[in-house]
Amino acid sequence: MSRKKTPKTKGASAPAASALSAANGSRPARPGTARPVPQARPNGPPQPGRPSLGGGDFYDVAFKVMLVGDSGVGKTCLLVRFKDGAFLAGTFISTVGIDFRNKVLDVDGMKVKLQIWDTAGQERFRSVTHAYYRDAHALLLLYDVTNKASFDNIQAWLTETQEYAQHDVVLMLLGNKVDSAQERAVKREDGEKLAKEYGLPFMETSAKTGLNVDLAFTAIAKELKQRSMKAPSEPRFRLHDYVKREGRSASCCIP
Ligand SMILES: Nc1nc2c(ncn2[C@@H]2O[C@H](COP(=O)(O)OP(=O)(O)OP(=O)(O)O)[C@@H](O)[C@H]2O)c(=O)[nH]1
Ligand SMILES: [Mg+2]
Repeated sequence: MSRKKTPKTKGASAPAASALSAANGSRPARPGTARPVPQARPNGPPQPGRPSLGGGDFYDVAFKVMLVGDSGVGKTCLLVRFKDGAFLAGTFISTVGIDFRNKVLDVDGMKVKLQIWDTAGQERFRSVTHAYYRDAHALLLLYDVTNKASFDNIQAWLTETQEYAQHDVVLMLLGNKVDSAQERAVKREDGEKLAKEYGLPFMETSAKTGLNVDLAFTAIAKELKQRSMKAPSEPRFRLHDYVKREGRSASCCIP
């Protein structure tokens, strides 16, 4: 994943998407290089997949998901946790431009490929990332519960979303780093309040422990899959209810 060494600064970047490639699971040829926007395609219809044979990167349907939020909130770590089940501890290496990872999930018997775009939170890459919003089917808005500025900036990220993303994009608010209980600067209730104000599903996560990470992406995959089906045979999936029901609180999982 394209990363560049940058000294860690909290809340340093207040804020002011793509045809899915054929199911080859590849990543950008030159990591760290912002790719030109692939042939743009509206986010409406999901990309039909290669026949699902049950293995590798085959899928039935594919969607693009974007991670956005201030630099340092944990976007890259969240993605790495979801994709590889590992935590990137140690020196903070800030993402340069934009990068992506693919993951195929089994959602109620259907193979759903998420192409997850990890954006740079730093202001200087903003013009690069803007170009990707319009093809995103879903956006995960992240703040860091130990960094109040990153929470305050969520409103500005929402403004960006309204400006650059499709009107029907699926949104979710995530408060990351809940494992750092001692350093918490944003109360869970404040996250819930903001989410309610904007009608967003909300969870607190930890890329470090994995709390609610799979759940966040699975919930998005379920919602997108349901939306893509013309006449769903299953009962309507309710993203807010699912996240509320399945989300675990940080206190539940402290060893
Ligand atoms: N304790 C804790 N630290 C985390 C967590 N997630 C990320 N970090 C740390 O926070 C720092 C920033 O994480 P990144 O994932 O690189 O942040 P980012 O949002 O991708 O930052 P940019 O690429 O600059 O936009 C790193 O030092 C991580 O180890 C978490 O859940 N808990
Ligand atoms: Mg990053």
